[in-house]
Amino acid sequence: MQKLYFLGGGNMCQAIVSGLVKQASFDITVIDNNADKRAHLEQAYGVHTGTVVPDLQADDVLLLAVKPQDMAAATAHVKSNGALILSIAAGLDIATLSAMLNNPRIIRIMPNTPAQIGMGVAGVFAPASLQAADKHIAEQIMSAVGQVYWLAEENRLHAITGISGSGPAYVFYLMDALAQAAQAQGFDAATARELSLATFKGAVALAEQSGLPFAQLQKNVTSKGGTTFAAITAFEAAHIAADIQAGVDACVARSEEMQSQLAKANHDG
Ligand SMILES: NC(=O)C1=CN([C@@H]2O[C@H](COP(=O)(O)OP(=O)(O)OC[C@H]3O[C@@H](n4cnc5c(N)ncnc54)[C@H](O)[C@@H]3O)[C@@H](O)[C@H]2O)C=CC1
Ligand SMILES: O=C(O)[C@@H]1CCC=N1
Repeated sequence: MQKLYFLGGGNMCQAIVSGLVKQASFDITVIDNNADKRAHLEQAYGVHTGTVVPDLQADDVLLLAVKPQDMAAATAHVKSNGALILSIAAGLDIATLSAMLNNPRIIRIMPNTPAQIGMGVAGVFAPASLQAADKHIAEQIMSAVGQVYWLAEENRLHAITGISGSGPAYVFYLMDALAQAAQAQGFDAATARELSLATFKGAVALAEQSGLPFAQLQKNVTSKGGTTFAAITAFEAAHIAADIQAGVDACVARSEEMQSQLAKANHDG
């Protein structure tokens, strides 16, 4: 069975491992320097764990899942020996990772946390020099925990980070805002949470099942001069849609900035 090592056993690693162990297609080992994380991973998913990446072989796979700023230290002693490298780290480009690992066989992935429940979205980019078999491995791993979107250029990873990578946080932000508004209307905290959750859940399912454009679905709730109309008018006056666009733009810009900073730090350092 093909050996798959994760470097970093935190949130995203656990999300991916939880889906992948159901497939039984890889022999999985998670490397993490935190003993509690290792114990949890062994117990919850039955994977091997360790503290050091062993010297790899060309048909092994290493998935990098430490924080971007920890990557240089975490990979300092890794001997990848031409193994396939998959990286989910935000803001670390292939040129920088390739120099760190002395290995150009790298695929970048931008996943998101709903991978924890098999409903993730992952943007994936592989350089043209990589074999179809390598791309197939990335596809196999990420499709175990959600949908996979192949990107034609590496710099499109910034855009996918701004939409689906960070996107779950925007949705939770809106859910929290609706729950807070419910509390302001006198509902207790538990009921406010339930009302917000059920409203989001119903709206998402309706959008999915009807296949209608989001704007049409919104219009279907909005009677001219009625109650929803009052809310939407207030949202428009507050430029909420433009603010969401500004948030996405800030996220994309930060991804670009992080990438330049990390490339420079790793080049200089
Ligand atoms: N959380 C998210 O929504 C997303 C995260 N990412 C990327 O995924 C990566 C991991 O993020 P999370 O899982 O959220 O972080 P996390 O902090 O939950 O996990 C990182 C793990 O790395 C371990 N670690 C740190 N230094 C180490 C070393 N030298 N050797 C071995 N283990 C070491 C830590 O103990 C920790 O368990 C990051 O690069 C991030 O940019 C990408 C997309 C979404
Ligand atoms: O906030 C971050 O940097 C990571 C990358 C995408 C989602 N979380």
